[in-house]
Amino acid sequence: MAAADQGNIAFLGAGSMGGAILSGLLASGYPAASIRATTSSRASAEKLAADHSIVAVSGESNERANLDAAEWADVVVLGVKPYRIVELVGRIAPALASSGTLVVSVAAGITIDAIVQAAPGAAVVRAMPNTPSLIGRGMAGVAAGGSASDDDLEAARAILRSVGDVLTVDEAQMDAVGAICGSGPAYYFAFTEALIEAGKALGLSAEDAGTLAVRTAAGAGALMVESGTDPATLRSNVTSPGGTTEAALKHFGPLAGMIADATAAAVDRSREMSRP
Ligand SMILES: NC(=O)C1=CN([C@@H]2O[C@H](COP(=O)(O)OP(=O)(O)OC[C@H]3O[C@@H](n4cnc5c(N)ncnc54)[C@H](OP(=O)(O)O)[C@@H]3O)[C@@H](O)[C@H]2O)C=CC1
Ligand SMILES: O=C(O)[C@@H]1CCC=N1
Repeated sequence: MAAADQGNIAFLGAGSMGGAILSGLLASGYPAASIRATTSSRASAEKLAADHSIVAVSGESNERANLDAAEWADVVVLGVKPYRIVELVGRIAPALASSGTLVVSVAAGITIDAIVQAAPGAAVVRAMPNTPSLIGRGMAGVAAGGSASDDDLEAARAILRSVGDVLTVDEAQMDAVGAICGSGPAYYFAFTEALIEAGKALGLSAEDAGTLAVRTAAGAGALMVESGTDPATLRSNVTSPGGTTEAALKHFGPLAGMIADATAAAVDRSREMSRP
């Protein structure tokens, strides 16, 4: 579903995450003429322009690239690495001051306060999306800063809704949202990698193990979403008493603790990154 018209949207940084939202928005029908991107390198900008028929400019070829894009935009999506956010926002601050431009940051661990300090008065929505946004199956948490209006929050939600689902949370919960949904796809990919390796060790070809593991992940994910049945019940439906699944799941004893430790580490890292 294309986002209702949010005007001109500039992606400052369009790599794995910014690029996924940008591609997903275009695929949803958002007009290419209303989307621009900036990158660090000329090669990345040229590839974005060629792939998507959008204006994409690199800092390498034009040192005003970010400022020009921010001046053009109604919504600026900050898609650079967290450690670059404050400097970038400081540079585009003149384009944000009292212009009504909405800033949507997807950076892990960077607080709304840190962004507002770099651009006083800016309307900021902090978001934590994930890369399945690329195919319209994203999941994002969003939180609005004090200077963002209800309309600003709704505009950010509409952009992210066109590439997946959106949950509004308090900013204090954003580190946890990142640990579950921002990083989450990597956990499922890592699990699938391990399942493929296990399949190979059991004598399947790499190709067959890959097909079986990936399609099973896709089917299980879709079943969780589309059946409306909770994951515990779905697991139980697969697990015949005394059967093969039960024999396998007995070895998953430490999984819950492992996932709790892993997500706690992600939250700790996110909090560390929020310290100046
Ligand atoms: N990857 C993910 O799954 C998720 C990432 N995030 C957040 O998204 C943000 C980006 O991460 P990710 O997409 O993984 O990183 P990438 O390295 O893939 O992308 C970073 C992008 O920023 C560009 N860039 C670097 N410096 C500048 C600059 N000064 N001006 C304009 N563009 C610049 C890069 O250009 P070039 O290609 O030329 O280097 C690239 O397009 C991070 O803040 C991260 O926390 C949030 C949720 C999930
Ligand atoms: O690993 C990271 O820092 C980013 C944020 C969430 C997912 N990837």
